[in-house]
Amino acid sequence: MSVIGCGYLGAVHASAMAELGHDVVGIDVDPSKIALLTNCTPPFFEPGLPEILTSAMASGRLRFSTDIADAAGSDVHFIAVGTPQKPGSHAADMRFVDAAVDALLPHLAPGNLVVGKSTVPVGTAARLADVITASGTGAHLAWNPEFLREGFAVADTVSPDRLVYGVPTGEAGERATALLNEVYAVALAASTPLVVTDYATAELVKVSANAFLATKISFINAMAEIAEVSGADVTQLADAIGFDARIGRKFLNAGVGFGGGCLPKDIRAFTARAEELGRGESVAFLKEVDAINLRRRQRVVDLTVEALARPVHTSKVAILGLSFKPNSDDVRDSPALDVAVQLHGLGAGVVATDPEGIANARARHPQLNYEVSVEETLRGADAVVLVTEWPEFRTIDPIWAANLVRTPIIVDGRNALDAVAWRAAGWTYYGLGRP
Ligand SMILES: NC(=O)C1=CN([C@@H]2O[C@H](COP(=O)(O)OP(=O)(O)OC[C@H]3O[C@@H](n4cnc5c(N)ncnc54)[C@H](O)[C@@H]3O)[C@@H](O)[C@H]2O)C=CC1
Ligand SMILES: O=C(O)[C@H]1O[C@H](OP(=O)(O)OP(=O)(O)OC[C@H]2O[C@@H](n3ccc(=O)[nH]c3=O)[C@H](O)[C@@H]2O)[C@H](O)[C@@H](O)[C@@H]1O
Repeated sequence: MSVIGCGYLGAVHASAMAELGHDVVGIDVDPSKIALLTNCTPPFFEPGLPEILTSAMASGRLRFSTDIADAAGSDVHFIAVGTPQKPGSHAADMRFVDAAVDALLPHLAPGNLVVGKSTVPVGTAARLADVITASGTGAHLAWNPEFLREGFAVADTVSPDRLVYGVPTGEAGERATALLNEVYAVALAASTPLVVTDYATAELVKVSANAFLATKISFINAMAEIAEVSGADVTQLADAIGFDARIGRKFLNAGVGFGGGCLPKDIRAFTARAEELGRGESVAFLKEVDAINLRRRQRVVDLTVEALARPVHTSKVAILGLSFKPNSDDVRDSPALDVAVQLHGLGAGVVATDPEGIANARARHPQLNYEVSVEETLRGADAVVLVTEWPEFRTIDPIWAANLVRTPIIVDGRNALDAVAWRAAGWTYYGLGRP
């Protein structure tokens, strides 16, 4: 099989499929990424990926190339290229998906299956199926959305919690299902739930799942806003409502909000597509979800400025966290990096640290000061802001930290610290949605 696009999704998918016994060629237009992968070095941080990449390369079942012609001979071709937000718009930028399919067409053979994995606006698969049919190659298209989480990408790929195939009707659909069943034989043998459906449903399953998760986070963050003006504690509230099995405690962590390469751009692209389809009002609430989410970043910035004992432009602010969540080096639309940049913009002397995210953050925002060590980050700080709840930060000893800073003020943007212990160590502690 071929996997076209070897980023956070494609590199893991290619490696995991090879580990599961398939012959895989991973293809990307970025020569530096392909050089690293060929050298068994993941171009990004993902726990477990170095091990499966190395083992799959050693098995001889995995190779990488910048030449799309190397996809020829594969019977299944996964499309895993990016679908970022279009510059100046909320819609998805489909340039990369379209370019990948166009480049692939000359290398397709009768019976081949092109499998879309990228997250796309509903209607894309039907459009691309027409392109493939018109090519006269005798190939077909399926849509097989991906639900992996960064930080757990390997486990989520090998043991997904469900599989969704969007397939055409008739014999082509039956053949597509049979091919995908071979690809996912190991997961299916482990009784992974499977939904076989049409293209539009498969595409919508993906964006609605991310929209639901984003809504859940913004719901609890809206409750945090109310808690802040009423003296309630949103973390206890989340525990209490989460005991209701219909609600569930997962994704009810209030804080600086969601970021990353998917949730923010996916809810915006969903809204834009619904508007194109004349149904903008059906998902208009997602604009509110987005607005609540962005307000939380502002809240962390405002809280920090208010908490400071001196004017912001004369203060040193230590930022703990840059990646959009722990166990990832991904800083795309990261709330943590956004907070750091905003505080820098207000004149604060920002010093930021992150176990994995510094290189990506520095590439985007070279104006910030970065420190590898937590100790140097904290030294002389007038306030500390925790914005990504890495275990390394959760377990900081507040007594040790109090001896490093100039003023013991902490803004816990993830409600991740033990407020009682930090206060006992002399800190002025601020959580989000907590008294
Ligand atoms: N990152 C994640 O956790 C998940 C991502 N997705 C979706 O998967 C897609 C890819 O996302 P990421 O891997 O995060 O993006 P990414 O930006 O890390 O990777 C995309 C890769 O595609 C390559 N590319 C672009 N045009 C190409 C072409 N014509 N031919 C070959 N390669 C090309 C780029 O060089 C890049 O390496 C997006 O639609 C995203 O929404 C879905 C589930 C999880
Ligand atoms: O389409 C995608 O790319 C993926 O998007 C998310 O995965 P991911 O972006 O890796 O990260 P999540 O674990 O969902 O976290 C997203 C953001 O929400 C934040 N979050 C999460 C949970 C919570 O309770 N509160 C909260 O603020 C995280 O800090 C992070 O910034 C989905 O969880 C995946 O199922 C999906 O495949």
